[in-house]
Amino acid sequence: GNNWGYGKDNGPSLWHKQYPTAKGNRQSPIDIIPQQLSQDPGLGPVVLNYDQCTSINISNNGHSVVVEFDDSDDRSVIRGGPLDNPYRLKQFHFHWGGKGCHGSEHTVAGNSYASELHLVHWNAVKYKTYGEAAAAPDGLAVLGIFLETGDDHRWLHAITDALYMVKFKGSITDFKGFNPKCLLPSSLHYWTYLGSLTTPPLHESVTWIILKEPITVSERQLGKFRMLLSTGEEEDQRIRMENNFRPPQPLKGRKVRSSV
Ligand SMILES: NS(=O)(=O)c1ccc(S(=O)(=O)NCc2cccs2)s1
Ligand SMILES: [Zn+2]
Repeated sequence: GNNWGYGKDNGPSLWHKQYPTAKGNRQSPIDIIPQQLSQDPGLGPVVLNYDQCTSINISNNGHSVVVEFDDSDDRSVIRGGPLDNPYRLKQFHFHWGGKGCHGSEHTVAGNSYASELHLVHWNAVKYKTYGEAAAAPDGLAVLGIFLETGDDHRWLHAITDALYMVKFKGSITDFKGFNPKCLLPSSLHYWTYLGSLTTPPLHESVTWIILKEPITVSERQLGKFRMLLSTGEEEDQRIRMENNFRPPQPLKGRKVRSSV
């Protein structure tokens, strides 16, 4: 069923009833404790080949705002780092808080950021479809980027200016010519660990690559995300889309590695 959400009666603490994987051994997000990490010289740099990427649309799925890409060939991939294959960019989306409070999913030494951007990639070398990859232990690679508040982000405007077009759950509109390279911080130093999707179906199929350096966006820009609704145009009740983040999950003995 798809009635899960982030509210009191359908939120993360209840997801396990319908998605038992919620209590699995490689759940995400996690709290990253940098001083407990070993730097792994065997970990090379991650390489992002996004120059030929083709964005298609932007949509509101009731849980986040999603920009989808053409993933019919290897035109935009992430490779290197902990990955044995190139993984194709499929979509990116965000998680954020309520006014003034934090909304990232991963935390760093117990501290959360205002928001977190996820770029979702899948292993098209080993799997025929995204859905098949999303259920396989080495099927997905998600690049996580923290957002902190400060000055305006010059390129995020392209996204925040389109949000009014996808205010309601189920709305979708064209969104062509957007290259997410403009949302990357200057350093690609990262932490990596084996985890899961942070929303139902919570498949334990994600190699997480979390960039250490956050990007800066303004409170005004973040405020536009909070204008989005998790309810459809036809519904009487209007529920704002905010605090759409899952809290950190037990590490259960997993190793988190750090790029040098
Ligand atoms: N926050 S996150 O990056 O861990 C994601 C959560 C859900 C994502 S998805 O919509 O891309 N796939 C979800 C699937 C649907 C059907 C089979 S898998 S990505
Ligand atoms: Zn996400």
